[in-house]
Amino acid sequence: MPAPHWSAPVAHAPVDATVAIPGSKSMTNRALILAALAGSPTRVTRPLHSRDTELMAEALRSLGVGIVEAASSKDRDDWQVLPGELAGPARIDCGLAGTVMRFLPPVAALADGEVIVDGDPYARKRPMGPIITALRELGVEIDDGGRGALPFTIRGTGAVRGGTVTIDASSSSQLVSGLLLAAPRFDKGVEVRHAGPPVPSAPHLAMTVEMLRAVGATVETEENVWRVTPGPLRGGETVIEPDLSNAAQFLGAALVTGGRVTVPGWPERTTQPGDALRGLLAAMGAEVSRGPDGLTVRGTGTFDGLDADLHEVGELTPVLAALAALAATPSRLTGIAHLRGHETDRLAALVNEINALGGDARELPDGLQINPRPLHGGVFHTYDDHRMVMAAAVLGLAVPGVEVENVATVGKTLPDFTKLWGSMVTASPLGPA
Ligand SMILES: O=C(O)C1=C[C@@H](OP(=O)(O)O)[C@@H](O)[C@H](O)C1
Ligand SMILES: C=C(OP(=O)(O)O)C(=O)O
Repeated sequence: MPAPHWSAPVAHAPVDATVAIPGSKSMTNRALILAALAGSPTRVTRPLHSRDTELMAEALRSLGVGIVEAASSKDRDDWQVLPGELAGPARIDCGLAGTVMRFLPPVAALADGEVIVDGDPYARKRPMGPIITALRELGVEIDDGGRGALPFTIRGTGAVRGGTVTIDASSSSQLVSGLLLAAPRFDKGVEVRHAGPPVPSAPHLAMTVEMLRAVGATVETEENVWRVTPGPLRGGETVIEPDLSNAAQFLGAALVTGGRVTVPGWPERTTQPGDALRGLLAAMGAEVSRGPDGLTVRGTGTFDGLDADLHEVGELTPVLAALAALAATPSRLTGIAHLRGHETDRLAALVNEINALGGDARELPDGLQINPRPLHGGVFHTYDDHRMVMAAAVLGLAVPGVEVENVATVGKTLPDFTKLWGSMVTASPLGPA
């Protein structure tokens, strides 16, 4: 029997809360890959524990990597990663995680033996063709039945030749990141050249380069070219920052309710795309300040729509679209055609669900036009997309009767979401009605 819908709580007073956000999905999954390929153990400190990161850990374990709870980490669940000889046979479940389906196959290609890679039904629709073709050109045998998508079988020999490859990564930056992360272990390293419409998510590519360099890799970049030299990676410790993209809905709640939300531990400098929230929420009328307590967003009770190109920060779209539906003026969010290949077709999903609550959202060739209208309650479908749950929760702050279908899908990156959200809403001075 399907679980009952989650009734998104209405905020009857301005929120006034400090919300500690768990670790970054993107950093945790990069850290696990790099630690698995290193020459000595790595402690991953304050990792995210969620479906996407547990799938990554399990995938690496099935290839022979030890990933265990680190000593004296009882309160924090740090991971200790013990690199091992990579070997098949193995069967990898990517779930719906883009980071697993794009970062893991180049590592599996280094294993000796057969590795079958598959995922959730919708994962078979996410763009994979360019990385399959690239791996073949780098010397890897892959049987994908001609589909250019999951599922496929990698027949590894224990080594990957590497070399130069040209791909079209306009559908996902992860296609480049995946090739770069494993490349220090390729015999000739890699030179990835992009040819095609612009690659999205530049901050995530910067994160890949920075995290590779932090463990000793030599990486050179030019426009649309990335070069990784073969060489050893260091173990040691990697500290994971809070997931700034997962802060979006909490900070957005300050805007919707005219309240205050502080996120502790906001890094001074970061490659995370969520850092762009400071400028984006300020453009909507939020007061954004940074202090010893973290990043604080204050709303006045009314806020403007947003006219923004989100090409580099696409994963912020669902929450920004929900804010746009509640804003005082229209919004135009562009540069995000590639969101049609995310966990679901996010442009279609957002239009369907906002309009089902009485809204006026339309698809543009590369984005969304959202005109605020009075909304009413109803069932909000989530399409196995964690960020659709987060978007629904934002709408529910202001719209009574938003019933969220399959709320558990938020566990892809934030299993504690409903608890954190409930505490934030009830921490407001008057509490819920
Ligand atoms: O490398 C990463 O960790 C990510 C890159 C981005 O993917 P796309 O470039 O496919 O949008 C982002 O949307 C995703 O949530 C995480
Ligand atoms: C696009 C996202 O995830 P994935 O890593 O699965 O691509 C996301 O988290 O918004």
